[in-house]
Amino acid sequence: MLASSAPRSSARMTRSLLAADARVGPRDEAEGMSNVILEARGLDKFYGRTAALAAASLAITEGESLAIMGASGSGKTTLLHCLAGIITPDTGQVILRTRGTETDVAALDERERSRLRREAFGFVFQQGLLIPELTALENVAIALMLGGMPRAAAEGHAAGWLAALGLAGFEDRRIGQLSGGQAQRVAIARAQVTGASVVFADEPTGALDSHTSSEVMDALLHSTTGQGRTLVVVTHDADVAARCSRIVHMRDGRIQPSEVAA
Ligand SMILES: Nc1ncnc2c1ncn2[C@@H]1O[C@H](COP(=O)(O)OP(=O)(O)OP(=O)(O)O)[C@@H](O)[C@H]1O
Repeated sequence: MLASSAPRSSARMTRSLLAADARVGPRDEAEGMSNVILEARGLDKFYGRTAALAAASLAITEGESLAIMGASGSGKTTLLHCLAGIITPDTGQVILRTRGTETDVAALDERERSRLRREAFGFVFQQGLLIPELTALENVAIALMLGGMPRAAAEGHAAGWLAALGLAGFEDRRIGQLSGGQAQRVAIARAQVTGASVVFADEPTGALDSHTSSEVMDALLHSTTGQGRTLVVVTHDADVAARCSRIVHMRDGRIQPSEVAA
């Protein structure tokens, strides 16, 4: 249900992203790593003299749910933002592998990264991505309308996603009229309605009590890895991390040695 309700435009998008400077190599370079969908290779990121990332490397397998944990300031959000093309590292590559092609996300210009974020990636944050003045249905549909889909079709897809996330009957509620858990399920629908291959979540349950947090993780996992998509979660919550198929720990801007990608 979820898989069929989302238009899969990432192949078209990826083809159009294959500008010469972003193309890092043919498929056979990825021999033995064919199921790695996203990879950070030696990322450095400085803010002034602060090294937020220091040679951070990580390989993410298609269909896995990966939790990134670590102390405050260890670089979790910076790594997530680099992987998702929100910011670019000072050095290193972020390799996205889809349908036989490789793209270095870090080498794309802002316009191309923006399109990548819109069409291939989805985002669920603790708060802030939903528009309070709009209804639940409009918040989800707008993601499709921004990509050019007519309103009626967009609302049809959006209604399907809300129903799949247990929100049938809540379509016309504004965000402020929903509970925290319901609002996060709207955010989960919005993150994926455009056909995201990889969903990034930064403290997706940070504002929720433990029962609601568990329900939101159920919805997040079911709608992502449960449908073959990939989920990357930054969290301080050990219970949230334990729900994921793999946990990596960051310290001082790098993935802890035991977790460094082979
Ligand atoms: N935009 C920025 N400007 C300046 N310094 C930044 C910026 N973003 C991050 N930093 C610094 O980079 C380091 C890593 O920050 P980051 O937010 O990635 O850590 P984090 O592990 O996600 O922390 P938290 O768990 O507290 O969210 C910190 O020292 C932080 O202060």
